Amino acid sequence: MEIVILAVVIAVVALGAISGLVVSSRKKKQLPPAPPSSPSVTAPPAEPHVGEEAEPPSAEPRRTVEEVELPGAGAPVAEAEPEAPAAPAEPEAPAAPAVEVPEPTAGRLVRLRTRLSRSQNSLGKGLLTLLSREHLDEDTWEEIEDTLLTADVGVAPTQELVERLRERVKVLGTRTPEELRALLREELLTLIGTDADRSVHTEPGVGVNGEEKPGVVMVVGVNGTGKTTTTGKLARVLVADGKSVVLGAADTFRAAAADQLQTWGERVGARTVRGPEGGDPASIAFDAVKEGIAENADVVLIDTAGRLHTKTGLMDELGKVKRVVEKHGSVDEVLLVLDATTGQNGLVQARVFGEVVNITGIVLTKLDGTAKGGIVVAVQRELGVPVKLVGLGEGADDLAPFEPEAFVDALIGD
Ligand SMILES: Nc1nc2c(ncn2[C@@H]2O[C@H](COP(=O)(O)OP(=O)(O)OP(=O)(O)O)[C@@H](O)[C@H]2O)c(=O)[nH]1
Repeated sequence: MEIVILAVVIAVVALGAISGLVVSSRKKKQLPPAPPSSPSVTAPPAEPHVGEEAEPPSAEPRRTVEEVELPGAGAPVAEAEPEAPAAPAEPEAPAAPAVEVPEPTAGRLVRLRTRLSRSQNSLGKGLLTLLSREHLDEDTWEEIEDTLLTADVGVAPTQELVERLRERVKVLGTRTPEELRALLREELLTLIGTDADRSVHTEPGVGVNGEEKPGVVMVVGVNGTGKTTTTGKLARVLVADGKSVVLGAADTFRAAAADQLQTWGERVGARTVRGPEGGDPASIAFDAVKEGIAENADVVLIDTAGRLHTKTGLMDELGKVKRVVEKHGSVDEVLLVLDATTGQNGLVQARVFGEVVNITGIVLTKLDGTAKGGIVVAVQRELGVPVKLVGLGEGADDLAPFEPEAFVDALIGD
């Protein structure tokens, strides 16, 4: 009897073991969720990377962006995830894109004043030292003139300034350092101008069909001056001021430009409209404004490709981008980005760009890397258009509204 019971127990245990093995092997087979038949979805499931253009993305029709996920940043639109059939699905963290809150823009130039130290040393302090000499003879005045010219103030403004200084110093007689500083401050301010409208116009307007249209800003300039960076920084400035922004990546020449812009946008929650590499910039710009109107955005910022002012074909293309955008309504601001370190060269660029698209404001970038702060004066004279923003570094919040008083104070020191 016992033998029979033992035999039964062994049989039961053996059966159990066999069925257990089968189940676990089935489970193992289920584990890798075999990618189901979704052939054309290009987005890789977990961590796609920007710029992975290795294989052509299956000739998709041109789509407005937002699906390209960036390293380290979640995609702004969460539903774009293709995954579906995975079995017991763990509660996936929604990977909220950490949208940054940029610093307010008020007083930025004051905060960034030390970045102007190179200009400060050669222009402001240089002038003060020379003016403080006991005898202001011809040689000293020549040195003053040279200092201004070296700082790229330009010939005509330099002569004007020297003349006025000579006159006022004569009237002043003996000079204390405070008097000299005040005098120089006043004259530099006169040269730069304090009553120009330096605000970037982004007010909404009325579109061609009577609908509300976002403020439209185009950013133009030659290669490498900092257009994309400036567009990104400007988006932050606007977001900091409480505006919603759509970015148009109309720089289709430089492969990384759209990715770069999109990264800037994602950091502050701004959508980027982009097209295929080498695509038609005018149609991307057009789509960006269309998107801006559709989503009721406050401002659309359009980054354009860098182009040499000497290439007429490219300059014509820029004119076309603007005209096409204007089919929606007015372009409210055309910002010319000039690299302050290129000095007088920038003036020629300014002139030609001004002829093709009506420049309404100048952004002087890389002022942190040059002793030639005087270019502010020269370029305004050349174009008759005010400097509205200055770039003082590569940091995200290193773009400052241009304030003449703060600028001059930074140049000559307190
Ligand atoms: N130091 C400094 N660097 C800047 C400033 N603005 C832009 N840059 C740098 O200049 C370089 C070029 O900037 P981009 O924005 O890529 O220039 P871009 O005009 O869009 O270039 P293209 O599309 O090739 O014409 C980048 O390394 C920026 O970080 C600034 O104010 N100061």
